[in-house]
Amino acid sequence: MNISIISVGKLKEKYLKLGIEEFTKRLSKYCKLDMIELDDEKCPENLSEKDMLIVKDKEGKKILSKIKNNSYVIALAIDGKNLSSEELADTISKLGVRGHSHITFIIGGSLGLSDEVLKRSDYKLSFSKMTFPHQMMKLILLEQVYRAFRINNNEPYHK
Ligand SMILES: C[S@@+](CC[C@H](N)C(=O)[O-])C[C@H]1O[C@@H](n2cnc3c(N)ncnc32)[C@H](O)[C@@H]1O
Repeated sequence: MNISIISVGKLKEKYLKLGIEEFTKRLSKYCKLDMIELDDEKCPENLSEKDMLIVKDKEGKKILSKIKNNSYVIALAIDGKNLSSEELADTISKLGVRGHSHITFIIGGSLGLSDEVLKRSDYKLSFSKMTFPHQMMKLILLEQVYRAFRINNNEPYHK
């Protein structure tokens, strides 16, 4: 299975970098992982609604240019659907069975994802109604994808 994670904004915090490196290493046993980090657009505090849409749209276009044609796309969105870890594992497993050898997860920037990106997505996944910073979201996502592969391989993992 090939997994891509496209995210907007640079990873700055050292403690998150270390966690991400750790799960990247662990995941290398189960899948080919490609992490694409895109530059975010400048976003001052006092942007108008119209300018915010322009920022999201520009970031969205960059995201869309990185999605492979045949990839199954899972957008991370607060108002998406909740899955248990077992359900995410099952989703990944079923996609493999149905011949989807490539899954792309997308994490938006500080303003979220554009409508165009959400339209291209096959699934909108929420990790709760809470808002997480994009860098932390990447670490949480990697841990859950790792957990999913452990579940699918009937391998032990702390509860
Ligand atoms: C700082 S958040 C953006 C918040 C923005 N106001 C919004 O409504 O999307 C950055 C990105 O992290 C991801 N994210 C943050 N919290 C999430 C959650 N609870 N579930 C799923 N994705 C989340 C989303 O991809 C989001 O675009």
